[in-house]
Amino acid sequence: MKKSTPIKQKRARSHESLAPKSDESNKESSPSPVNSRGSSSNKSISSTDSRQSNGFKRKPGSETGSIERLNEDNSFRKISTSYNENEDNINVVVRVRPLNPKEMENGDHQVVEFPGNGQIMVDYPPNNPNEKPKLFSYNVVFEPAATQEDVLQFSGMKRLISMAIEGFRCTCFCYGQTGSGKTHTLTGPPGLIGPKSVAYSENHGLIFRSFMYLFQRIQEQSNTHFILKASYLEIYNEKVIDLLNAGTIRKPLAVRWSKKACGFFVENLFTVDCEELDDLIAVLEEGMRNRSIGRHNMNDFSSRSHTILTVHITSELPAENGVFITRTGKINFVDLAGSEMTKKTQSEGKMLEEANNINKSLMVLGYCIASLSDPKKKTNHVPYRDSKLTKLLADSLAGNGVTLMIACISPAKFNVSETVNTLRYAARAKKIRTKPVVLMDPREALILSLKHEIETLENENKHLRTALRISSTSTPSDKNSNKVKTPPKVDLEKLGDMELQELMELVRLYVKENAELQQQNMELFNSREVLQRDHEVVCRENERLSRKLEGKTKTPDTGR
Ligand SMILES: Nc1ncnc2c1ncn2[C@@H]1O[C@H](COP(=O)(O)OP(=O)(O)OP(=O)(O)O)[C@@H](O)[C@H]1O
Repeated sequence: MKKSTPIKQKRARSHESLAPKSDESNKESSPSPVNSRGSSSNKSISSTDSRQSNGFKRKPGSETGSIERLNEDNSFRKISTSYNENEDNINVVVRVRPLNPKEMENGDHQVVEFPGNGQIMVDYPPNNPNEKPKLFSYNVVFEPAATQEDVLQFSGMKRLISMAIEGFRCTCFCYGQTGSGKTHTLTGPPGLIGPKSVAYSENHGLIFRSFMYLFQRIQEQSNTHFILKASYLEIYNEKVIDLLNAGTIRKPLAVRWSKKACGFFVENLFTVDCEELDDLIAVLEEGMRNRSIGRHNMNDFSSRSHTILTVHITSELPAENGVFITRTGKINFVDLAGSEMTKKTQSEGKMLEEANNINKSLMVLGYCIASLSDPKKKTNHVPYRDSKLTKLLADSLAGNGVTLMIACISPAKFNVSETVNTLRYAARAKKIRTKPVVLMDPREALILSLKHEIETLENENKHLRTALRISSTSTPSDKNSNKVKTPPKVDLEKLGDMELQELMELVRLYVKENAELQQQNMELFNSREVLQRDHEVVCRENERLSRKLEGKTKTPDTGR
Protein backbone atom coordinates (compact mmCIF):
# COMPACT_ATOMS: atom_id res chain seq x y z
CA MET A 1 0.00 0.00 0.00
CA LYS A 2 1.24 3.45 -0.95
CA LYS A 3 2.33 5.59 1.93
CA SER A 4 2.68 9.34 1.77
CA THR A 5 5.38 11.50 3.23
CA PRO A 6 4.45 12.44 6.76
CA ILE A 7 4.17 16.06 7.72
CA LYS A 8 7.55 17.06 9.05
CA GLN A 9 7.57 17.08 12.79
CA LYS A 10 9.38 20.37 13.05
CA ARG A 11 8.17 23.75 14.10
CA ALA A 12 8.27 26.57 11.68
CA ARG A 13 10.08 29.88 11.72
CA SER A 14 9.67 31.91 14.84
CA HIS A 15 6.12 30.77 15.53
CA GLU A 16 7.40 28.57 18.32
CA SER A 17 6.71 31.34 20.74
CA LEU A 18 3.17 31.56 19.48
CA ALA A 19 1.43 29.53 22.14
CA PRO A 20 -0.86 31.93 23.95
CA LYS A 21 0.62 33.07 27.17
CA SER A 22 -1.50 32.87 30.23
CA ASP A 23 -1.43 36.59 30.74
CA GLU A 24 -2.01 37.50 27.10
CA SER A 25 -5.52 38.56 27.83
CA ASN A 26 -4.69 40.54 30.93
CA LYS A 27 -4.48 43.71 28.93
CA GLU A 28 -8.25 43.63 28.55
CA SER A 29 -10.13 45.87 30.87
CA SER A 30 -13.76 45.21 30.07
CA PRO A 31 -15.43 43.03 32.66
CA SER A 32 -17.37 40.74 30.30
CA PRO A 33 -15.88 40.12 26.89
CA VAL A 34 -17.51 36.76 26.29
CA ASN A 35 -20.86 35.31 27.21
CA SER A 36 -22.49 32.13 26.18
CA ARG A 37 -25.56 29.93 26.31
CA GLY A 38 -25.95 27.91 29.48
CA SER A 39 -23.50 29.87 31.58
CA SER A 40 -24.27 30.02 35.25
CA SER A 41 -23.85 33.71 35.63
CA ASN A 42 -22.12 35.05 38.69
CA LYS A 43 -21.24 31.59 39.98
CA SER A 44 -17.73 31.80 41.31
CA ILE A 45 -15.30 28.97 40.74
CA SER A 46 -12.79 27.65 43.18
CA SER A 47 -9.28 28.70 42.27
CA THR A 48 -8.09 25.14 42.95
CA ASP A 49 -9.93 23.93 39.84
CA SER A 50 -7.64 21.38 38.21
CA ARG A 51 -8.91 22.07 34.70
CA GLN A 52 -7.19 25.37 34.53
CA SER A 53 -5.18 26.20 31.42
CA ASN A 54 -3.97 29.18 29.45
CA GLY A 55 -5.15 31.50 32.17
CA PHE A 56 -8.72 30.23 31.93
CA LYS A 57 -10.56 27.80 34.10
CA ARG A 58 -13.77 25.95 33.59
CA LYS A 59 -16.46 24.78 35.97
CA PRO A 60 -15.31 21.38 37.27
CA GLY A 61 -16.98 18.19 36.02
CA SER A 62 -18.70 19.77 33.08
CA GLU A 63 -17.91 20.87 29.56
CA THR A 64 -20.44 23.64 30.06
CA GLY A 65 -19.46 26.17 32.65
CA SER A 66 -18.44 29.69 33.32
CA ILE A 67 -15.07 30.84 32.08
CA GLU A 68 -13.00 33.16 34.15
CA ARG A 69 -9.83 34.87 33.13
CA LEU A 70 -6.63 35.06 35.13
CA ASN A 71 -5.73 38.58 36.12
CA GLU A 72 -2.23 39.93 36.67
CA ASP A 73 -2.71 39.75 40.45
CA ASN A 74 -3.58 36.04 40.08
CA SER A 75 -7.23 36.58 40.94
CA PHE A 76 -9.88 35.28 38.55
CA ARG A 77 -12.20 37.67 36.80
CA LYS A 78 -15.59 36.45 35.61
CA ILE A 79 -16.07 36.94 31.91
CA SER A 80 -19.59 35.59 31.91
CA THR A 81 -19.33 32.67 29.55
CA SER A 82 -19.86 28.98 29.23
CA TYR A 83 -18.23 26.68 26.78
CA ASN A 84 -20.11 23.76 25.33
CA GLU A 85 -18.07 21.56 23.03
CA ASN A 86 -20.94 19.37 21.92
CA GLU A 87 -23.03 21.93 20.16
CA ASP A 88 -25.09 21.69 17.00
CA ASN A 89 -23.61 21.00 13.59
CA ILE A 90 -24.11 24.67 12.78
CA ASN A 91 -22.81 26.69 15.69
CA VAL A 92 -23.54 30.38 15.59
CA VAL A 93 -21.53 32.86 17.61
CA VAL A 94 -21.68 36.64 17.57
CA ARG A 95 -18.72 38.97 17.82
CA VAL A 96 -19.30 42.61 18.66
CA ARG A 97 -16.45 44.93 17.75
CA PRO A 98 -15.67 48.02 19.83
CA LEU A 99 -16.95 51.43 18.72
CA ASN A 100 -14.44 52.71 16.17
CA PRO A 101 -12.73 56.14 16.33
CA LYS A 102 -15.07 57.58 13.66
CA GLU A 103 -18.18 56.48 15.55
CA MET A 104 -16.80 57.93 18.78
CA GLU A 105 -15.88 61.16 17.01
CA ASN A 106 -19.45 61.44 15.73
CA GLY A 107 -20.76 61.02 19.29
CA ASP A 108 -22.38 57.70 18.42
CA HIS A 109 -23.18 55.32 21.27
CA GLN A 110 -23.63 51.60 21.91
CA VAL A 111 -27.12 50.16 21.43
CA VAL A 112 -26.33 46.56 22.37
CA GLU A 113 -26.34 45.00 25.83
CA PHE A 114 -25.15 41.64 27.12
CA PRO A 115 -27.49 39.97 29.59
CA GLY A 116 -25.26 36.83 29.68
CA ASN A 117 -26.11 33.21 28.79
CA GLY A 118 -25.21 33.75 25.13
CA GLN A 119 -27.75 36.55 24.76
CA ILE A 120 -27.57 39.94 23.17
CA MET A 121 -30.13 42.71 23.50
CA VAL A 122 -30.52 45.46 20.92
CA ASP A 123 -32.35 48.71 21.48
CA TYR A 124 -34.33 48.60 18.24
CA PRO A 125 -35.91 50.76 16.95
CA PRO A 126 -33.68 53.01 19.08
CA ASN A 127 -35.16 55.24 21.75
CA ASN A 128 -38.70 54.04 21.11
CA PRO A 129 -40.49 53.64 24.46
CA ASN A 130 -43.31 51.64 22.84
CA GLU A 131 -40.97 48.90 21.60
CA LYS A 132 -39.23 46.36 23.78
CA PRO A 133 -35.50 45.83 23.02
CA LYS A 134 -34.92 42.79 20.75
CA LEU A 135 -33.34 39.80 22.48
CA PHE A 136 -31.34 37.18 20.56
CA SER A 137 -29.66 34.03 21.79
CA TYR A 138 -26.61 32.19 20.33
CA ASN A 139 -24.01 29.63 21.25
CA VAL A 140 -21.56 32.33 22.34
CA VAL A 141 -21.53 36.12 22.31
CA PHE A 142 -18.12 37.80 22.21
CA GLU A 143 -18.32 41.25 23.72
CA PRO A 144 -16.17 44.14 22.41
CA ALA A 145 -13.23 43.41 24.72
CA ALA A 146 -12.90 39.76 23.67
CA THR A 147 -9.46 39.03 22.26
CA GLN A 148 -8.51 37.13 19.10
CA GLU A 149 -7.39 34.26 21.35
CA ASP A 150 -10.81 34.25 23.09
CA VAL A 151 -12.41 33.65 19.70
CA LEU A 152 -10.18 30.61 19.06
CA GLN A 153 -10.70 29.23 22.55
CA PHE A 154 -14.45 29.68 22.94
CA SER A 155 -16.07 29.81 19.50
CA GLY A 156 -15.96 26.05 18.93
CA MET A 157 -13.21 26.52 16.33
CA LYS A 158 -10.92 24.00 18.03
CA ARG A 159 -13.65 21.38 17.85
CA LEU A 160 -14.03 22.13 14.15
CA ILE A 161 -10.30 21.62 13.55
CA SER A 162 -10.34 18.32 15.44
CA MET A 163 -13.31 17.18 13.36
CA ALA A 164 -11.56 18.16 10.11
CA ILE A 165 -8.60 16.02 11.21
CA GLU A 166 -11.04 13.14 11.81
CA GLY A 167 -12.33 13.41 8.23
CA PHE A 168 -15.29 15.82 8.44
CA ARG A 169 -15.91 18.72 6.08
CA CYS A 170 -15.86 21.82 8.22
CA THR A 171 -16.48 25.47 7.47
CA CYS A 172 -16.03 28.64 9.45
CA PHE A 173 -17.59 31.70 7.90
CA CYS A 174 -17.81 35.31 8.97
CA TYR A 175 -20.91 37.23 8.10
CA GLY A 176 -21.85 40.85 8.78
CA GLN A 177 -22.22 44.34 7.36
CA THR A 178 -19.24 46.16 5.95
CA GLY A 179 -16.78 47.30 8.61
CA SER A 180 -18.18 44.97 11.28
CA GLY A 181 -14.91 43.07 11.83
CA LYS A 182 -15.09 39.93 9.63
CA THR A 183 -11.59 40.26 8.18
CA HIS A 184 -10.28 41.41 11.56
CA THR A 185 -11.69 38.25 13.17
CA LEU A 186 -10.31 35.91 10.53
CA THR A 187 -6.94 37.49 9.78
CA GLY A 188 -6.43 40.53 12.02
CA PRO A 189 -6.12 44.25 11.34
CA PRO A 190 -4.99 45.51 7.89
CA GLY A 191 -1.29 45.02 7.12
CA LEU A 192 -0.71 42.40 9.80
CA ILE A 193 -0.38 39.54 7.31
CA GLY A 194 1.96 40.36 4.46
CA PRO A 195 5.59 40.69 3.46
CA LYS A 196 6.45 42.79 6.48
CA SER A 197 4.35 40.69 8.85
CA VAL A 198 5.56 40.16 12.36
CA ALA A 199 6.20 36.64 13.62
CA TYR A 200 3.49 36.79 16.20
CA SER A 201 1.03 39.38 17.33
CA GLU A 202 -1.86 39.16 19.73
CA ASN A 203 -3.85 40.66 16.84
CA HIS A 204 -3.38 37.58 14.65
CA GLY A 205 -6.78 36.29 13.68
CA LEU A 206 -8.56 32.98 13.76
CA ILE A 207 -6.98 31.52 10.60
CA PHE A 208 -3.43 31.99 11.83
CA ARG A 209 -4.34 30.61 15.27
CA SER A 210 -6.22 27.69 13.73
CA PHE A 211 -3.17 26.76 11.63
CA MET A 212 -1.11 26.73 14.83
CA TYR A 213 -3.64 24.54 16.58
CA LEU A 214 -3.93 22.25 13.57
CA PHE A 215 -0.17 21.62 13.53
CA GLN A 216 -0.13 21.11 17.26
CA ARG A 217 -2.86 18.42 16.95
CA ILE A 218 -1.13 16.76 14.00
CA GLN A 219 2.18 16.57 15.83
CA GLU A 220 0.46 14.85 18.74
CA GLN A 221 -0.59 12.00 16.45
CA SER A 222 2.81 10.57 15.62
CA ASN A 223 1.37 7.22 14.42
CA THR A 224 -0.60 8.88 11.62
CA HIS A 225 0.65 10.21 8.30
CA PHE A 226 -0.87 13.53 7.28
CA ILE A 227 -0.96 15.24 3.92
CA LEU A 228 -2.05 18.86 3.90
CA LYS A 229 -3.00 20.83 0.82
CA ALA A 230 -4.41 24.34 0.62
CA SER A 231 -6.26 26.46 -1.90
CA TYR A 232 -7.44 30.07 -1.75
CA LEU A 233 -10.01 31.67 -4.04
CA GLU A 234 -12.14 34.77 -4.22
CA ILE A 235 -15.53 35.34 -5.76
CA TYR A 236 -15.33 38.80 -7.25
CA ASN A 237 -18.29 40.14 -9.24
CA GLU A 238 -19.57 36.54 -9.58
CA LYS A 239 -16.23 35.34 -11.01
CA VAL A 240 -14.06 32.79 -9.25
CA ILE A 241 -10.41 33.90 -9.16
CA ASP A 242 -7.56 31.70 -7.94
CA LEU A 243 -5.70 33.78 -5.34
CA LEU A 244 -2.69 31.46 -5.41
CA ASN A 245 -2.36 31.63 -9.17
CA ALA A 246 -4.00 34.94 -9.93
CA GLY A 247 -1.62 36.15 -12.67
CA THR A 248 -2.11 39.50 -14.27
CA ILE A 249 -5.22 38.58 -16.24
CA ARG A 250 -7.08 37.07 -13.25
CA LYS A 251 -8.71 34.50 -15.50
CA PRO A 252 -11.99 33.31 -13.96
CA LEU A 253 -12.38 29.60 -13.20
CA ALA A 254 -15.49 27.51 -13.79
CA VAL A 255 -17.62 26.07 -10.99
CA ARG A 256 -18.82 22.60 -11.95
CA TRP A 257 -20.91 19.83 -10.48
CA SER A 258 -19.13 16.60 -9.62
CA LYS A 259 -21.36 13.56 -9.92
CA LYS A 260 -18.84 11.45 -8.06
CA ALA A 261 -18.46 13.79 -5.08
CA CYS A 262 -22.08 14.96 -5.27
CA GLY A 263 -21.04 18.57 -4.91
CA PHE A 264 -19.78 21.66 -6.71
CA PHE A 265 -16.07 22.23 -7.24
CA VAL A 266 -13.82 24.81 -8.89
CA GLU A 267 -12.15 23.49 -12.00
CA ASN A 268 -8.35 23.87 -12.22
CA LEU A 269 -8.01 25.49 -8.82
CA PHE A 270 -4.42 25.53 -7.66
CA THR A 271 -3.71 23.46 -4.53
CA VAL A 272 -0.43 23.80 -2.67
CA ASP A 273 1.21 21.02 -0.64
CA CYS A 274 1.80 22.29 2.86
CA GLU A 275 4.30 20.24 4.80
CA GLU A 276 5.00 22.85 7.41
CA LEU A 277 3.17 25.54 9.29
CA ASP A 278 5.11 28.13 7.30
CA ASP A 279 3.69 26.76 4.04
CA LEU A 280 0.15 27.34 5.28
CA ILE A 281 1.04 30.83 6.44
CA ALA A 282 2.62 31.54 3.04
CA VAL A 283 -0.69 30.52 1.41
CA LEU A 284 -2.53 32.95 3.66
CA GLU A 285 -0.06 35.75 2.85
CA GLU A 286 -0.18 35.11 -0.90
CA GLY A 287 -3.97 35.06 -0.98
CA MET A 288 -4.28 38.19 1.14
CA ARG A 289 -1.89 39.96 -1.21
CA ASN A 290 -4.01 39.08 -4.26
CA ARG A 291 -7.51 39.63 -2.91
CA SER A 292 -9.63 42.59 -3.97
CA ILE A 293 -9.76 45.40 -1.48
CA GLY A 294 -11.30 48.84 -1.84
CA ARG A 295 -11.87 51.98 0.19
CA HIS A 296 -15.29 53.41 0.94
CA ASN A 297 -16.93 55.66 3.45
CA MET A 298 -17.27 52.96 6.11
CA ASN A 299 -14.05 50.95 5.75
CA ASP A 300 -10.65 51.95 4.37
CA PHE A 301 -9.80 48.30 3.67
CA SER A 302 -13.10 46.84 2.59
CA SER A 303 -13.13 43.34 1.09
CA ARG A 304 -14.74 43.62 -2.32
CA SER A 305 -15.04 39.86 -2.75
CA HIS A 306 -15.91 36.72 -0.81
CA THR A 307 -12.83 34.58 -0.11
CA ILE A 308 -12.57 30.88 0.65
CA LEU A 309 -9.34 29.45 2.02
CA THR A 310 -9.49 25.65 2.17
CA VAL A 311 -7.14 23.26 3.93
CA HIS A 312 -7.55 19.63 2.85
CA ILE A 313 -6.37 17.18 5.49
CA THR A 314 -5.71 13.59 4.47
CA SER A 315 -4.75 11.19 7.24
CA GLU A 316 -3.49 7.65 6.93
CA LEU A 317 -3.89 5.71 10.13
CA PRO A 318 -2.46 2.18 10.34
CA ALA A 319 -5.27 -0.26 11.23
CA GLU A 320 -5.23 -4.04 11.77
CA ASN A 321 -3.64 -6.47 9.32
CA GLY A 322 -1.33 -3.87 7.76
CA VAL A 323 -4.27 -1.87 6.40
CA PHE A 324 -4.34 1.94 6.40
CA ILE A 325 -7.53 3.87 7.02
CA THR A 326 -7.49 6.98 4.86
CA ARG A 327 -9.68 9.93 5.76
CA THR A 328 -9.98 13.23 3.99
CA GLY A 329 -11.39 16.11 5.93
CA LYS A 330 -11.22 19.76 5.10
CA ILE A 331 -11.66 23.10 6.68
CA ASN A 332 -12.92 26.18 4.83
CA PHE A 333 -12.37 29.69 6.13
CA VAL A 334 -14.86 31.96 4.43
CA ASP A 335 -14.54 35.73 4.68
CA LEU A 336 -17.71 37.11 3.17
CA ALA A 337 -17.74 40.59 1.73
CA GLY A 338 -19.87 42.84 3.90
CA SER A 339 -23.44 43.68 3.09
CA GLU A 340 -23.63 47.40 2.51
CA MET A 341 -26.15 50.15 2.12
CA THR A 342 -24.64 51.92 -0.85
CA LYS A 343 -26.10 55.20 0.34
CA LYS A 344 -24.09 54.94 3.55
CA THR A 345 -20.90 53.72 1.89
CA GLN A 346 -21.37 56.29 -0.91
CA SER A 347 -20.22 53.70 -3.43
CA GLU A 348 -20.35 54.61 -7.07
CA GLY A 349 -18.97 53.35 -10.39
CA LYS A 350 -16.89 50.18 -9.99
CA MET A 351 -17.55 50.12 -6.24
CA LEU A 352 -21.29 50.26 -6.82
CA GLU A 353 -21.13 47.32 -9.22
CA GLU A 354 -19.12 45.37 -6.63
CA ALA A 355 -21.59 46.29 -3.89
CA ASN A 356 -24.54 45.17 -6.00
CA ASN A 357 -22.88 41.82 -6.70
CA ILE A 358 -21.97 41.39 -3.03
CA ASN A 359 -25.50 42.22 -1.89
CA LYS A 360 -27.02 39.92 -4.52
CA SER A 361 -24.94 36.87 -3.55
CA LEU A 362 -25.57 37.54 0.16
CA MET A 363 -29.28 37.75 -0.60
CA VAL A 364 -29.15 34.32 -2.29
CA LEU A 365 -27.23 33.01 0.73
CA GLY A 366 -30.01 34.46 2.88
CA TYR A 367 -32.69 32.66 0.82
CA CYS A 368 -30.79 29.38 1.11
CA ILE A 369 -30.44 29.78 4.88
CA ALA A 370 -34.14 30.67 5.18
CA SER A 371 -35.18 27.59 3.16
CA LEU A 372 -32.88 25.28 5.09
CA SER A 373 -33.86 26.59 8.51
CA ASP A 374 -37.58 26.31 7.93
CA PRO A 375 -38.65 22.65 8.30
CA LYS A 376 -41.72 23.32 6.11
CA LYS A 377 -39.64 24.82 3.31
CA LYS A 378 -36.76 22.36 3.61
CA THR A 379 -38.23 19.89 1.16
CA ASN A 380 -38.71 22.72 -1.32
CA HIS A 381 -36.12 24.03 -3.74
CA VAL A 382 -33.02 25.60 -2.15
CA PRO A 383 -31.59 28.14 -4.62
CA TYR A 384 -27.90 27.15 -4.34
CA ARG A 385 -27.41 27.46 -8.08
CA ASP A 386 -28.33 31.15 -8.07
CA SER A 387 -24.84 32.27 -7.03
CA LYS A 388 -21.27 30.95 -7.06
CA LEU A 389 -21.00 31.57 -3.34
CA THR A 390 -23.98 29.37 -2.46
CA LYS A 391 -22.86 26.66 -4.88
CA LEU A 392 -19.54 26.46 -3.05
CA LEU A 393 -21.12 26.71 0.42
CA ALA A 394 -23.96 24.25 -0.29
CA ASP A 395 -22.07 21.40 1.29
CA SER A 396 -21.28 23.37 4.44
CA LEU A 397 -24.84 24.54 4.94
CA ALA A 398 -26.89 21.51 4.13
CA GLY A 399 -24.66 18.59 3.36
CA ASN A 400 -22.48 16.45 5.53
CA GLY A 401 -20.46 19.26 7.03
CA VAL A 402 -19.98 20.96 10.36
CA THR A 403 -20.19 24.73 10.29
CA LEU A 404 -19.32 27.65 12.52
CA MET A 405 -20.88 30.97 11.65
CA ILE A 406 -19.37 34.06 13.22
CA ALA A 407 -21.80 36.93 12.90
CA CYS A 408 -19.90 40.20 13.25
CA ILE A 409 -21.69 43.33 14.33
CA SER A 410 -21.03 46.93 15.17
CA PRO A 411 -22.36 48.15 18.52
CA ALA A 412 -23.13 51.67 17.19
CA LYS A 413 -26.55 53.23 16.91
CA PHE A 414 -25.65 54.37 13.38
CA ASN A 415 -25.59 50.70 12.27
CA VAL A 416 -28.47 49.37 14.33
CA SER A 417 -30.74 48.28 11.46
CA GLU A 418 -27.86 46.32 9.81
CA THR A 419 -27.02 44.85 13.22
CA VAL A 420 -30.58 43.58 13.69
CA ASN A 421 -30.52 42.17 10.14
CA THR A 422 -27.29 40.29 10.85
CA LEU A 423 -28.65 38.96 14.14
CA ARG A 424 -31.83 37.75 12.41
CA TYR A 425 -29.77 36.11 9.67
CA ALA A 426 -27.63 34.40 12.31
CA ALA A 427 -30.67 33.28 14.31
CA ARG A 428 -32.06 31.62 11.17
CA ALA A 429 -28.75 29.87 10.42
CA LYS A 430 -28.80 28.44 13.94
CA LYS A 431 -31.92 26.45 13.10
CA ILE A 432 -30.27 24.52 10.24
CA ARG A 433 -29.44 20.88 10.91
CA THR A 434 -26.80 18.95 8.95
CA LYS A 435 -25.77 15.31 9.02
CA PRO A 436 -21.96 15.16 9.26
CA VAL A 437 -20.20 12.05 7.94
CA VAL A 438 -16.54 11.09 7.89
CA LEU A 439 -15.01 10.87 4.44
CA MET A 440 -13.01 7.67 4.01
CA ASP A 441 -11.23 6.41 0.93
CA PRO A 442 -13.89 4.05 -0.49
CA ARG A 443 -11.36 1.48 -1.77
CA GLU A 444 -9.59 1.22 1.58
CA ALA A 445 -12.87 1.17 3.45
CA LEU A 446 -13.93 -1.73 1.20
CA ILE A 447 -10.66 -3.62 1.81
CA LEU A 448 -11.06 -3.15 5.54
CA SER A 449 -14.63 -4.42 5.51
CA LEU A 450 -13.62 -7.43 3.34
CA LYS A 451 -10.96 -8.29 5.85
CA HIS A 452 -13.44 -8.12 8.70
CA GLU A 453 -15.76 -10.32 6.70
CA ILE A 454 -13.06 -12.94 6.05
CA GLU A 455 -12.19 -13.08 9.73
CA THR A 456 -15.83 -13.43 10.77
CA LEU A 457 -16.53 -16.11 8.16
CA GLU A 458 -13.39 -18.03 9.08
CA ASN A 459 -14.48 -18.17 12.72
CA GLU A 460 -18.05 -19.06 11.87
CA ASN A 461 -16.99 -21.81 9.48
CA LYS A 462 -14.66 -23.23 12.12
CA HIS A 463 -17.59 -23.51 14.54
CA LEU A 464 -19.83 -25.06 11.91
CA ARG A 465 -17.13 -27.60 11.06
CA THR A 466 -16.70 -28.53 14.73
CA ALA A 467 -20.45 -28.88 15.10
CA LEU A 468 -20.54 -31.15 12.04
CA ARG A 469 -17.68 -33.27 13.35
CA ILE A 470 -19.44 -33.75 16.71
CA SER A 471 -22.69 -34.60 14.97
CA SER A 472 -21.07 -36.94 12.49
CA THR A 473 -19.42 -38.98 15.31
CA SER A 474 -22.86 -39.40 16.88
CA THR A 475 -24.36 -40.30 13.49
CA PRO A 476 -21.65 -42.26 11.70
CA SER A 477 -23.98 -43.03 8.83
CA ASP A 478 -23.90 -39.38 7.65
CA LYS A 479 -22.48 -39.19 4.16
CA ASN A 480 -22.05 -35.39 3.74
CA SER A 481 -19.56 -34.53 6.45
CA ASN A 482 -16.50 -34.35 4.21
CA LYS A 483 -18.10 -32.96 1.10
CA VAL A 484 -17.34 -29.21 1.64
CA LYS A 485 -14.29 -27.70 -0.05
CA THR A 486 -12.26 -25.54 2.33
CA PRO A 487 -10.84 -22.22 1.00
CA PRO A 488 -7.04 -21.97 0.93
CA LYS A 489 -5.61 -21.29 4.35
CA VAL A 490 -4.39 -17.67 4.72
CA ASP A 491 -2.41 -15.99 7.42
CA LEU A 492 -4.76 -13.29 8.77
CA GLU A 493 -1.75 -11.09 9.53
CA LYS A 494 -0.91 -11.04 5.82
CA LEU A 495 -4.33 -9.96 4.57
CA GLY A 496 -2.98 -6.41 4.30
CA ASP A 497 -0.62 -7.46 1.49
CA MET A 498 -3.35 -8.96 -0.68
CA GLU A 499 -4.89 -7.25 -3.68
CA LEU A 500 -8.56 -6.27 -3.70
CA GLN A 501 -9.41 -8.98 -6.29
CA GLU A 502 -7.74 -11.72 -4.23
CA LEU A 503 -9.59 -10.60 -1.13
CA MET A 504 -12.92 -10.59 -2.95
CA GLU A 505 -12.24 -14.11 -4.29
CA LEU A 506 -11.37 -15.26 -0.79
CA VAL A 507 -14.58 -13.78 0.62
CA ARG A 508 -16.51 -15.54 -2.17
CA LEU A 509 -14.95 -18.91 -1.25
CA TYR A 510 -15.62 -18.39 2.44
CA VAL A 511 -19.22 -17.39 1.76
CA LYS A 512 -19.64 -20.51 -0.42
CA GLU A 513 -18.13 -22.73 2.24
CA ASN A 514 -20.28 -21.04 4.86
CA ALA A 515 -23.46 -21.66 2.87
CA GLU A 516 -22.58 -25.34 2.36
CA LEU A 517 -21.67 -25.84 6.00
CA GLN A 518 -24.91 -24.16 7.08
CA GLN A 519 -26.81 -26.46 4.73
CA GLN A 520 -25.09 -29.55 6.12
CA ASN A 521 -25.66 -28.44 9.66
CA MET A 522 -29.32 -27.90 8.88
CA GLU A 523 -29.62 -31.38 7.29
CA LEU A 524 -27.91 -32.94 10.26
CA PHE A 525 -30.12 -31.03 12.62
CA ASN A 526 -33.23 -32.22 10.74
CA SER A 527 -32.13 -35.86 10.68
CA ARG A 528 -31.27 -35.63 14.38
CA GLU A 529 -34.76 -34.32 15.06
CA VAL A 530 -36.29 -37.25 13.12
CA LEU A 531 -34.11 -39.67 15.09
CA GLN A 532 -35.13 -38.00 18.34
CA ARG A 533 -38.80 -38.27 17.43
CA ASP A 534 -38.38 -42.00 16.48
CA HIS A 535 -36.56 -42.51 19.73
CA GLU A 536 -39.44 -40.94 21.66
CA VAL A 537 -42.00 -43.18 19.87
CA VAL A 538 -39.92 -46.30 20.68
CA CYS A 539 -39.61 -45.19 24.31
CA ARG A 540 -43.34 -44.62 24.62
CA GLU A 541 -44.06 -48.06 23.04
CA ASN A 542 -41.58 -49.67 25.44
CA GLU A 543 -43.33 -48.04 28.38
CA ARG A 544 -46.72 -49.21 27.16
CA LEU A 545 -45.47 -52.80 26.72
CA SER A 546 -43.80 -52.76 30.15
CA ARG A 547 -47.01 -51.56 31.78
CA LYS A 548 -48.98 -54.30 29.96
CA LEU A 549 -46.49 -56.97 31.01
CA GLU A 550 -46.64 -55.75 34.60
CA GLY A 551 -50.47 -55.97 34.52
CA LYS A 552 -50.40 -59.56 33.27
CA THR A 553 -47.98 -60.84 35.87
CA LYS A 554 -50.08 -59.24 38.71
CA THR A 555 -53.53 -60.82 37.73
CA PRO A 556 -53.12 -64.48 39.10
CA ASP A 557 -52.30 -63.23 42.68
CA THR A 558 -55.43 -61.04 42.99
CA GLY A 559 -57.80 -63.65 41.33
CA ARG A 560 -57.13 -66.69 43.58
N1 LIG B 1 -12.79 43.30 17.42
C1 LIG B 1 -12.11 44.33 16.93
N2 LIG B 1 -11.20 44.96 17.67
C2 LIG B 1 -10.50 46.01 17.19
N3 LIG B 1 -10.64 46.49 15.92
C3 LIG B 1 -11.54 45.89 15.13
C4 LIG B 1 -12.31 44.80 15.58
N4 LIG B 1 -13.11 44.42 14.59
C5 LIG B 1 -12.83 45.25 13.56
N5 LIG B 1 -11.90 46.12 13.88
C6 LIG B 1 -11.34 47.15 12.99
O1 LIG B 1 -12.41 47.73 12.26
C7 LIG B 1 -12.03 47.95 10.91
C8 LIG B 1 -12.99 47.24 9.96
O2 LIG B 1 -12.89 45.85 10.19
P1 LIG B 1 -12.85 44.78 9.02
O3 LIG B 1 -12.10 45.26 7.85
O4 LIG B 1 -12.46 43.50 9.63
O5 LIG B 1 -14.39 44.74 8.64
P2 LIG B 1 -15.11 43.81 7.59
O6 LIG B 1 -16.35 43.33 8.25
O7 LIG B 1 -14.19 42.77 7.09
O8 LIG B 1 -15.48 44.85 6.46
P3 LIG B 1 -15.74 44.62 4.88
O9 LIG B 1 -16.94 43.78 4.74
O10 LIG B 1 -15.93 46.00 4.36
O11 LIG B 1 -14.51 43.96 4.35
C9 LIG B 1 -10.61 47.46 10.78
O12 LIG B 1 -9.73 48.52 10.93
C10 LIG B 1 -10.46 46.51 11.93
O13 LIG B 1 -9.14 46.34 12.36
